[in-house]
Amino acid sequence: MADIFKLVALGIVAVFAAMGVNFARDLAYQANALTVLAVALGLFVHIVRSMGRPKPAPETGYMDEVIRYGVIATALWGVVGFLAGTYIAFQLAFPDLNWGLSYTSFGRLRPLHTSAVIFAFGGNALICTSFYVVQRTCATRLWGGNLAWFVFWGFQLVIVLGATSYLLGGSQSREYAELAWHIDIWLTVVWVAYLAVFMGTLFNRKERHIYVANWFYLSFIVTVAMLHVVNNLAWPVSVWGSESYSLFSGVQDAMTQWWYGHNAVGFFLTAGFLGMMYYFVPKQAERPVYSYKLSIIHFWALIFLYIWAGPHHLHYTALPDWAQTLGMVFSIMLWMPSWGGMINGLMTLNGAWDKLRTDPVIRMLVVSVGFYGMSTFEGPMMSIKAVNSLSHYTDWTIGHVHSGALGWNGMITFGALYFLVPRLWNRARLYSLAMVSWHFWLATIGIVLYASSMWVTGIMEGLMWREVDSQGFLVNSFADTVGAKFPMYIVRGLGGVLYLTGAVIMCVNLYQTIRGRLREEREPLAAGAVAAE
Ligand code: HEM
Ligand code: HEM
Ligand SMILES: [Cu+2]
Repeated sequence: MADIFKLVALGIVAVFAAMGVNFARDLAYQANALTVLAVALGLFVHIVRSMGRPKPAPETGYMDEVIRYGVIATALWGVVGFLAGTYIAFQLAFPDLNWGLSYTSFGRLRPLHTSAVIFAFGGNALICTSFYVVQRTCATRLWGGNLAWFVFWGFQLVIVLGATSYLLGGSQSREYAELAWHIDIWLTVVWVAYLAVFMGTLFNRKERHIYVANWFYLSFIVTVAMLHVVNNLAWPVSVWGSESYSLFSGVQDAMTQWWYGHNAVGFFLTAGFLGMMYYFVPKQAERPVYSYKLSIIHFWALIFLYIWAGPHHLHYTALPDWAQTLGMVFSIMLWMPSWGGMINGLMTLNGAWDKLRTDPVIRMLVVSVGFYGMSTFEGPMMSIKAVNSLSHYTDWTIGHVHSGALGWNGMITFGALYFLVPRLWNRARLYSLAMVSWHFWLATIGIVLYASSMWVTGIMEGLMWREVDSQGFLVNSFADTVGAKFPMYIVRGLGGVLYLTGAVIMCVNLYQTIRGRLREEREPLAAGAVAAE
């Protein structure tokens, strides 16, 4: 019976998608409609063919297959996103790489990069690790049967629709929320399903206590739902086109955008990843969390303070002065709960510091937490209006972003993947720890090149823009600053190449691990062995 309903629903979707292909007002929408049509027809045929066949007995135990898919998706999207990042980094140094085509222009590849790394790489990492963690810490199977599969595939569809749309010129021009209105609606459906799976599993838990990692994951899922819906309130120009108009205007629109943008950092790139930290760092170090009390205090302080700090993105704009000051003050206060998290992560290694020498996976996790501490010191400092008057609009911001993104989000995800793959595929250990070491050093040097080159260009261009002669005239033209940055843009690009190379090495290592290969190494089992769970 359920199959009939599914077929009817898919049939309706297919008809609408076919109409979309026909009536589309823009190429991006047409490509999206075509994709949806193909997916709906594919699923339709799949269901028809499997009808009447005996259904396999429902599985019990942890639901791990969807997590295996998530791990693979994370690694692959990571490489795609880093490749796009490296490419646009070289575009900024060599504009010829735009090829004179709209499809390959910086303006379209940049949102492709940001969405690929934040949502495809980071999002898949968060979804698959949260599914892993919530089952283990609640001692129960994921709630909702195949709903977890719907979340996984639904999210991949969002990514594919978004990527094709950006390349073909569909964008609503809101940073980190470029998705056109129709993809936003689909993402909302997927996200509500994600919330249902997570909450359902929490309700079914066999443990009385809800482990702190789940609090962080839950706050991430709930807040992102709220941010996404409010920031994307918009009225489409036509149901058959990508274009829409925001319900907000002027400075309210800007504030809504940065309330979203800042809290996307706070809840997507921070709270969710702290959930990851609170599970994988203690597990890999085989030590309890340093202070459970601290974890609870900094959780509540963090989620309370983050929400107010958005105006630091709008210093010296038309936003009322009091709101800018409010954003600044809350940002400075944010330093404390952020470092609460860092201290808790680092101090969990108390008594296990020697592992830094022997276990490259722990090294990755520790460096990640270190970068988290660094970027959450830099951020509050950049929120101070006097500092921001220098840093804003410069590459300093870009450097800040990437020490958080490459250092904290990237490294902790790599650590989690190295932890998960041998366990999910029942392997004794990773294929090669030496390759993890290589990945670690390539990524770390890559980040250092990226961050330091951006500090140099950022502060340099900020100072050059300010420089006035004795008559009060500006000394430098904008083009002067662009020219002066050229050598550092090469350094940043090389940093990207190193970071990308490390990620490719990781993919090879994970692939060989999945195939069950073990590389002969001098001290193979010292650290990477999977402890009996
Ligand atoms: C190989 C690694 C990477 C390279 C080479 C790279 C390069 C770049 C470049 C060139 C830009 C545009 C900067 C500009 O407009 O001046 C950019 C923007 C951005 N990237 Fe990356 N990226 C990398 C990895 C990542 C990762 C892993 C993340 C997140 C998890 C990330 C998040 C962002 C964000 C949020 C922006 C927009 C920054 C802003 O508007 O202030 N990137 N990246
Ligand atoms: C206490 C924590 C933090 C504070 C107070 C903070 C503050 C700031 C400030 C003041 C800016 C510059 C705004 C501007 O001049 O336009 C900024 C930009 C940014 N930060 Fe942070 N930051 C923090 C942590 C982080 C972390 C951990 C990450 C990444 C994982 C991150 C990602 C970003 C991004 C993506 C932007 C660029 C936004 C854009 O213009 O596109 N921040 N942050
Ligand atoms: Cu912010």
